[in-house]
Amino acid sequence: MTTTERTGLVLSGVTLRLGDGDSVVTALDHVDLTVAPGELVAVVGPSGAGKSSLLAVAGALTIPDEGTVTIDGQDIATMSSRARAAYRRDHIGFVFQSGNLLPALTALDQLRLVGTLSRRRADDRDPAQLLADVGMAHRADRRPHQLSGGERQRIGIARALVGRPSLLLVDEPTAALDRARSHEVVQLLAKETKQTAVATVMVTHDHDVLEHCDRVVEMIDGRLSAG
Ligand SMILES: Nc1ncnc2c1ncn2[C@@H]1O[C@H](COP(=O)(O)OP(=O)(O)OP(=O)(O)O)[C@@H](O)[C@H]1O
Repeated sequence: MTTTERTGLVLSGVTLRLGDGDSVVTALDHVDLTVAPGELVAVVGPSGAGKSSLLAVAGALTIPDEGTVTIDGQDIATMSSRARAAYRRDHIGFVFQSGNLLPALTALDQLRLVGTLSRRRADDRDPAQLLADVGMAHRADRRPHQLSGGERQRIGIARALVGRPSLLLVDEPTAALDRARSHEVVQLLAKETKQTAVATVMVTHDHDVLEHCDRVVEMIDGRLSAG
């Protein structure tokens, strides 16, 4: 699929219940959310509001009890679990709070490993060029413990982008960073989102960085509203 054929992420009437018996929690309550290709949407909200659940459902890690989740028109709930895992690997990028890099690998090898693990595709981004695109070419040979928090996060973002995903899911990317580094990392996310026409959802508690986002939505008690 070329980037011009993408339609982004559409959650429609998504309800997710967690737990069982008397302790069932409605983590997501009839959530509707559309994120267009090239759009960076921030999700804010108090602890326990359902933000992680939203990422899990959008990332095809959890199937909702009700509603549909489509990425570029493909309904991920109707896929077999094997097809869903392959879809996740090939079309969805994840960025975590602290980068989640492998301690033994250099920055460049973190990116190369993605091409080895997933069936390498001809249109994968070149690891060395991608490292340069995120401003980390000069750190290519360093291992995670030789990098700053912001540098690790840049490499985590680059790693998520190797396979040109349709959807990028980002969980608290600035939690471990100072103010200046936080702005730089979210500006990088905004730039890559535009340039690669990926639909990006970023969960954050950091209201400072919302200015770099196209849209902010707020989650409260499993419900979503314009922030
Ligand atoms: N496995 C589970 N079983 C039962 N309830 C759960 C489970 N996981 C999460 N919950 C509940 O679902 C609700 C939503 O949780 P979720 O982790 O999505 O919130 P969150 O907004 O990401 O919170 P935080 O900002 O603290 O990470 C909460 O009430 C939580 O206690």
